[in-house]
Amino acid sequence: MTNLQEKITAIFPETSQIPEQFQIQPLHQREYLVGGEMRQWAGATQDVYSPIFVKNGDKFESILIGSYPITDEAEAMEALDAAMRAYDNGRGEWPTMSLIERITCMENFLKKMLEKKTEIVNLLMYEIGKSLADSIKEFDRTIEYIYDTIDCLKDIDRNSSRFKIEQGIIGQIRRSPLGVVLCMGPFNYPLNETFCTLIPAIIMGNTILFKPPKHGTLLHYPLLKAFQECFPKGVVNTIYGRGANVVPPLMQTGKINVLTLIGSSKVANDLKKMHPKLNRLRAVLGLDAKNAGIILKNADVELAVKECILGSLSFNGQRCTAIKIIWVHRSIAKKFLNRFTEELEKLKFGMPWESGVNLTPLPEPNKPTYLAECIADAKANGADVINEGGGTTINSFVYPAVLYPVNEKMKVYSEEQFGPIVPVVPFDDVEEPIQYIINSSHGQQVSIFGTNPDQIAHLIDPLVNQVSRVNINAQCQRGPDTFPFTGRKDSAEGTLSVEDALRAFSIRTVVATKDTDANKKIFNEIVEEHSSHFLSTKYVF
Ligand SMILES: NC(=O)C1=CN([C@@H]2O[C@H](COP(=O)(O)OP(=O)(O)OC[C@H]3O[C@@H](n4cnc5c(N)ncnc54)[C@H](OP(=O)(O)O)[C@@H]3O)[C@@H](O)[C@H]2O)C=CC1
Ligand SMILES: O=C(O)[C@H](O)COP(=O)(O)O
Repeated sequence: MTNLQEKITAIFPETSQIPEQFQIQPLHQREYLVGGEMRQWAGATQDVYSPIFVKNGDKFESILIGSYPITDEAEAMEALDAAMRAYDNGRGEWPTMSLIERITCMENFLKKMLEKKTEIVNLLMYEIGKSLADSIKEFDRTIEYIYDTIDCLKDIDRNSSRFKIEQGIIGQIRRSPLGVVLCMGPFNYPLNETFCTLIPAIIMGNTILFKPPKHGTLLHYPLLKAFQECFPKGVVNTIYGRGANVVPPLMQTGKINVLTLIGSSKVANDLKKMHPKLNRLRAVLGLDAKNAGIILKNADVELAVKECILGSLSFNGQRCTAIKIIWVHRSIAKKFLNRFTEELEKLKFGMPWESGVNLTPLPEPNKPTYLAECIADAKANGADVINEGGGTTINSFVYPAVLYPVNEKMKVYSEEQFGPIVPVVPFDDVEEPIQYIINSSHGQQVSIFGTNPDQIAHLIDPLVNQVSRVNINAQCQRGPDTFPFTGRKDSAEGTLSVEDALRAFSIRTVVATKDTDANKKIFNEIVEEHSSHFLSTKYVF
């Protein structure tokens, strides 16, 4: 066994070595929420094993951390009926409730969610292997997102003065819901990325079918009762079981008004095609990406290394916003790679609860095999693993591999590896990475590293027309959450941000009349009576 293998083997604890505050009691859940009713499931269940293995002598044993119902198609259909009843063609209690009352419900939910922080953070660590620090960050960021959503809602559309006011017409603009929203999120941010669509969809008056991701289902259970208690019956309905089994029948009914999925483009496109009335479906999608880092000849190499380490390896590269390929000018490639691998060696690997840990076990059981195939394929096509021990795999842990020189024949050149592999391509002319980005089927972000403002300025215009965010001397990232977050081509549909998401899950509607004295009197009274429905959209022109 090499030194690195020994070190990796040593990260897995014996059960008795897990610090007391991080020990976990399995959570065997049987409840699910439909139509405001907490139902008990007596059918098949899914055991959940953590990517954190424990050592038992020479053997590794996976930790069973709980189980949940595999509700089937019949339950999914009941959940759909419940959501449709609660919406009641827009006449239900929730879609007609005033914004002020909806905000109060959300504030109650927020309070209950805060009480569950420790439990949710612990489950995040165990279900997806995210470090304690990042799990706390994910929780806190989600809470902040909800606060910001409430604040933003009070302000949205305040500036409607750009509308031309027709002579003799008075009107009021409001934001109205869209109907039944099917909401699904990814395993890498199972709380935050799901809530960035779930929360705005709820608060805008829609009713919801919520299916959590398979790695990241248990951590939603502490909130099930809060959903039941804080919102009227049928506003939030939960569905468990594999997405591939329960979701297609729902789409085929044609009764889903909004599909919101943060995940892979293949799944999103397949699901959209199943909807019989595509023109009646709104899709709000955050999808895969193959973000490039471009390191120009004159770049500050130290800065580029620091940002590319963060960009490509935070949470083991399992971020949609990760830098998934690095283009480096050939003249500085050696220097960059030497420094990159030196810094990589300093990254701490271990269990998620360890302080300062960067690299942790991977939650997807098939991922180590896929990554090994990517590495083998790159080697067969002429690349080397240039860091010592790159790709070493001990059950659920994969040590990062830096591959160089990568070319277009390799999988890692175009596929989203979504894991700890760093493909590096040398270039002579900056036109090469630009052409790569133009030809890519993805279009989320790019990071340019350089010190010449003119040169960077010259690159921004073509690049910003290919991706949705250009970062200068900084890694790719989603936040701050007030920034529009989207992508071009296969990387997204619709835009998410605190404000954009409120728009994505609603439609602007108008109540108008002729500007006569009699009408004005009636209209003003209506506006007065309905003022709590509008908040900022209380305009009479
Ligand atoms: N642009 C963005 O904002 C973000 C994009 N992502 C992308 O998400 C991906 C990683 O997440 P991952 O969870 O693997 O994504 P998936 O697309 O596999 O899963 C996302 C959701 O879709 C469900 N699902 C999966 N397959 C099907 C199917 N055949 N029919 C119906 N539903 C299905 C999943 O349920 P189940 O788990 O039960 O299979 C899950 O809830 C990466 O590509 C990443 O880039 C991640 C975060 C942010
Ligand atoms: O799911 C993802 O990968 C996130 O959108 C990444 O978010 P971050 O850039 O804020 O880590």
